Amino acid sequence: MTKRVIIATKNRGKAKEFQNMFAPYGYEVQTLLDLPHIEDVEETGTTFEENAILKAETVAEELDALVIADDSGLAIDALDGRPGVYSARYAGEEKSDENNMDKVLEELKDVPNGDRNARFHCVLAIAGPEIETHTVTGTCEGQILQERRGTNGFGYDPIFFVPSLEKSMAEMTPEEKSSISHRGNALEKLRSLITDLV
Ligand SMILES: O=c1[nH]c(=O)c2ncn([C@@H]3O[C@H](COP(=O)(O)OP(=O)(O)OP(=O)(O)O)[C@@H](O)[C@H]3O)c2[nH]1
Ligand SMILES: [Mg+2]
Repeated sequence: MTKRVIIATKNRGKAKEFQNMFAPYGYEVQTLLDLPHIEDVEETGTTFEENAILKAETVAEELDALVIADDSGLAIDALDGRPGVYSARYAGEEKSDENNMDKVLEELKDVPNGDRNARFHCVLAIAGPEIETHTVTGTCEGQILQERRGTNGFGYDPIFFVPSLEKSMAEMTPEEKSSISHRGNALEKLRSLITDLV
């Protein structure tokens, strides 16, 4: 029997990354894109942690199953930590990656290269009928580029430069991105926390 893990996300970019990260362990990933009857959970929290717990617990209760949720976003120092928890909707409710990047580039247009530090945050929450809810966090440091580079990934990846690999996140292969990303990082911690999960 194939082992299965449920991730409470409707984000195609995240879904693909989780599929790639779980595949080597023989896990099939199911997301809310495969379960259209589950309604979008309203993200009313003010922190990544609150929203991750909200998504994981709501969906775990509805499905009566073990569920992982991801709440993540980009914090830019020169913008006092914005877009932060509002990263998905930074330029409006339609959640457009292109418009979000345009907005950030416009806001940073007069900020010199040395002052464009930023980091991605990811909180993963795991909830289920037989466990206490747990969270783990991961971060990834980088700089906001002056313009887009690369076409892989999703979200702000084309404008997020990672010095250790000398690439934007959108220039990385999925394996490269997972090896340094906030999400890859957090998932490693979740693996050691829930040793029997994978
Ligand atoms: O360039 C990026 N590379 C990444 O690796 C990444 N991870 C998160 N983000 C941004 O942060 C929002 C999350 O918001 P979020 O956690 O609420 O997710 P979401 O609303 O897109 O989907 P869901 O999981 O809630 O269904 C996303 O939409 C993106 O804009 C990323 N951008
Ligand atoms: Mg969301």
